[in-house]
Order: sequence, then structure tokens, then C-alpha cells
Amino acid sequence: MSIILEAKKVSKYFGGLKAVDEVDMSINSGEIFGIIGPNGAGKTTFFNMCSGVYSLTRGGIWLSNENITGMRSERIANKGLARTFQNIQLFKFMSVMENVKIGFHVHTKTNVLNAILHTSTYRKDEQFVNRRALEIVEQVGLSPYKDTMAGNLSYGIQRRVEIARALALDPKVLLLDEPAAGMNPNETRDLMLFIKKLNKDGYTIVVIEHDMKFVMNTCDRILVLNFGKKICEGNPDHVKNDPLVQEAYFGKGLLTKEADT
Ligand SMILES: Nc1ncnc2c1ncn2[C@@H]1O[C@H](COP(=O)(O)OP(=O)(O)OP(=O)(O)O)[C@@H](O)[C@H]1O
Repeated sequence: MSIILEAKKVSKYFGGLKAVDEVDMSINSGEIFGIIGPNGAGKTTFFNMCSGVYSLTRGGIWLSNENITGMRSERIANKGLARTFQNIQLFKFMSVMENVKIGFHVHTKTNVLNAILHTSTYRKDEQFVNRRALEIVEQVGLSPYKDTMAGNLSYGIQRRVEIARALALDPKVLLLDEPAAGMNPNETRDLMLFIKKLNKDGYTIVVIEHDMKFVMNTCDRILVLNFGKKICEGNPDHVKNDPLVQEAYFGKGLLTKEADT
């Protein structure tokens, strides 16, 4: 199994605050990998460094053995790492297809002038984007909603549109920041199945999530952060039974109760 995303001694300091402190992580190609930890543990900051939104204070990040430390986020996206954000960031007055099509901008050569002049570059890009967007919409089961305005869809479907838009980048690795946040149990169950299907389709998935049932039932391996430090890493059973995790994060018994239901 090859390592697809690797972080070595990654740190981020905000003034005196060590939001992420010397965290190592190795994700194998084909895994569903979870990152958990209490509020403020450093999870999103860590994602922001992996995806080029934040610079690193120390350490390095490798994507498919290429050092991507310090690269801009568009460049990292182009190299195959796509992400979604904690808060849904869709264009609510645009259709599902239009939202997905926006995800293609890093792949196309069209600029404003090409668009205004309707050049052949623009027309070729338009054809490519329309065809691929339709394929992705079908792949993720959004065909019935393709012409619906995003703002009119349920929360669970909107999340799926966001993921579809990230797939437009043709990523190898998909980072999902709290995809189940705000979902009802049915939506969370559907999301779980959806993520497993995406993984079967060949995407490596890294997911930050507070919903323990989701994490324990979906992830192959889990990394636990607390106050910016990695306190545990392993398969769901290992993490569930780790006394440090129980104490530092969940409070004794809570993890077992939530994850087993
Ligand atoms: N841009 C920033 N400037 C200063 N401090 C920040 C910044 N971003 C995050 N922090 C701080 O870094 C710490 C880690 O925050 P982060 O959002 O990464 O945690 P988290 O584990 O994702 O939390 P949550 O589960 O609540 O989303 C927190 O103390 C937060 O206040």
C-alpha cells in the first residue's frame, strides 16, 4: 500500500498558541481516514495547512511523495487534493449543475476575454465542463436535482453537491470538514453510505467529524488531536479503547455509548 498524503512534524502557531504541534500523519492510498478531537483541538487548522489555506510554522506535507509545503491552495488542488469546508459554501441561487461546473475552473484555460469573445478555447472548455459535470452529478446520485436551485435542497443533499463540486477537481484525496454537521440521523446514515461508495470508486478520503457513530463506522483509521497534539492513532477499536482518548476527549464511557449504538 502506498502513502498518498503525509505530514511530518507539522506545526501551526498563532502568536503564543500552538494550534497544531508537531503532528505526524501518513495516509495510505484507498483509506478512509478520520481526524477527531474536542472543539479547538486543531483539526481544521491541520486541514488548512494540508490544503494550502494556511502556511506552516514548522514541518512539511507531501502529496504522492511530492513536497507541497508552502504551495498555494489552487496549485495543491490541481495536484489532486480537494476539500470541503465546515460551513456549506454553495451558490444558493444557482442550480446543482451550475454549482458543480464552478468546481472546474482550475482545469480550464478560459479567461474573461475568451468568454466574452466566445473563442474556440471557451467553447471547448464549455463542452468539456458540461459533459464532466453531468457525469459527476450522475455518479453521486444527484441527477434528479440537477436543475434545482441549491438553496431549495435539503441539508444532506446540499452537502452532497459540495462534495460533487470538489470531485470536479478530479482529486486523488478528498478532505471533508465535518460533513455530517447539522444532519439528522437519516441524512448521516445516507452520508456514511455515500462516502463508502466514493471510497470504493477510488477516492482516498480524510474526514474531520464530531459524530462518533459516523467516525467509528466509516473510518479505517483515526487520528486523535487534543490541544494541537496527536494523542492517539489507530483503528476504531484501538481509539475507542484508548484510556487517553477516553479521558482527555470524551469523558469516560461516552465514546463507547455513542459509537456502539
Ligand atoms: N486564524 C486563526 N487565528 C488565531 N487563532 C486561530 C485561528 N484559527 C484557529 N485558531 C485557534 O486555533 C485553535 C485550533 O482551532 P481549530 O479551528 O483548528 O480547532 P478544531 O479542532 O477544528 O475545532 P472545532 O472542532 O471547534 O472546529 C483554537 O484555539 C482556535 O481558536
